[in-house]
Amino acid sequence: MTTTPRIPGPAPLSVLRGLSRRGFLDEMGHQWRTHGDTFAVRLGPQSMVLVVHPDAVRDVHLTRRRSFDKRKSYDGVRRYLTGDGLIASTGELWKRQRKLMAPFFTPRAVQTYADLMLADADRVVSHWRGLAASGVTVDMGEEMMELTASIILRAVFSTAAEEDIVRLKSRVETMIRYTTRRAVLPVPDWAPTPANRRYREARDEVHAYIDDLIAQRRAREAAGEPVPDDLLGHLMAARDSDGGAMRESLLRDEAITMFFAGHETTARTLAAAWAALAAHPDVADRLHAELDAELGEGPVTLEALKRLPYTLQVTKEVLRLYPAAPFYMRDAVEPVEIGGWDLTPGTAVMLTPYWTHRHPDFWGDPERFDPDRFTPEAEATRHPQAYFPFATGERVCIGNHFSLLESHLLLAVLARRFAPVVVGDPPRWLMAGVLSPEGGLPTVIRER
Ligand code: HEM
Repeated sequence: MTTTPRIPGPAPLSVLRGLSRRGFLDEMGHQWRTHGDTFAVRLGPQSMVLVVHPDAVRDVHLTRRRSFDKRKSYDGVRRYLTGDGLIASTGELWKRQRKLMAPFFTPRAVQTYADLMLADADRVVSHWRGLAASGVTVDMGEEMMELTASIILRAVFSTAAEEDIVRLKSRVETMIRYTTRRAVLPVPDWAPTPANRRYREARDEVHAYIDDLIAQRRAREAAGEPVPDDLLGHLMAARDSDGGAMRESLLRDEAITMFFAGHETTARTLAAAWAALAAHPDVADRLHAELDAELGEGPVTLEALKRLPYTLQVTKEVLRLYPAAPFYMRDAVEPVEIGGWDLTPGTAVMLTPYWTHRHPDFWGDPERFDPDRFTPEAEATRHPQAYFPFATGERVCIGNHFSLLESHLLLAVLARRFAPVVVGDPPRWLMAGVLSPEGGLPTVIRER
């Protein structure tokens, strides 16, 4: 036990009961309303401190950031999924990698991916026309996963073959599901279970695919032939200040990290956007009015996006109510005070965009879906850490501009032509690796 015992919090048994009744997300919300902005949750040998107030978010990420790192809480992700990739690496390695990779993710640099995003969006327009004509019900979550997986795979590897995209997506998703499940039920690696076997097969296949791709590119470089101008190409060409390049296994880890961090998150955001638009016809009408007035029959372009501020506001409001990463962790590495409580080294701290984004002191009528919360005037007057769907501080999501551009473009291309109808009751969102609608999102595609 590493947590200072004085921090208020529920008895372990009541949490267990609450978890089975409400699920993790709602149970943490219930405990927040009961115990306040900083509380401790103890479950067996594990304990963590949840912080909800934006001042505490600021302290963990900015003012007292040296007191926190990604240690024990990230062991599973590091070991089973991303290795030394950016999301879970620490210290000098993280610093070097972040510096090497930052130039590829600036607002301007990510614009180089706009064309491939638009090409994939156009493909979905044709596909959805067919779906609209047939009237079949599809799972919007899966529709968006296929779209964002294709985009990120083309951006990272220039992967063009459809069967490669389908295969890689499925294998990496097996790895993600295994890692998520292991966090709750840590079966030993050596146990001859079907899950362990499926994980090892998927991991070996993904590693072999990427290693092979790198080897092919090295051979082309050696032969003086051009290599694709994609993210893997940039990573292979990147040199630090001493002229050092990334070793092969690190290239592979970063490529997997990009796929892991960069497709399901944006897919869930877009799926949540369709659900929110279907449930709020007034917002959908304003969105359609903006798209019709500003685009007419013209194409969606980077230039045109500047004239579509409401479309971006819709995305931001979706990320407020349905942040794809509703929780994430930090580990205290030295004694530190947060939210008025002393934490000892080793304390696991959970940040909760999902609940901070609903804090009634910072958001009026927090459950109401209202994109006007993101006009420039409204954004300027808010506590800067009341909204952090991409985290904040030096470990802010490196893909945030990529993702916002992707959502802005895809929503513009698809919402100008389609008004999907989500079938049945409003979805219940729960934590399943990322924030996900329970039982999927059955949807009928309708042309406007
Ligand atoms: C809606 C979409 C997205 C959301 C909500 C999101 C959210 C986040 C959050 C909350 C973190 C911090 C996690 C932590 O500290 O444990 C993070 C980190 C990260 N994200 Fe994203 N992300 C999104 C899209 C993307 C995309 C498209 C990419 C890549 C192309 C990406 C790559 C990363 C990486 C590499 C990190 C680790 C950064 C570091 O520690 O230096 N993310 N993201």
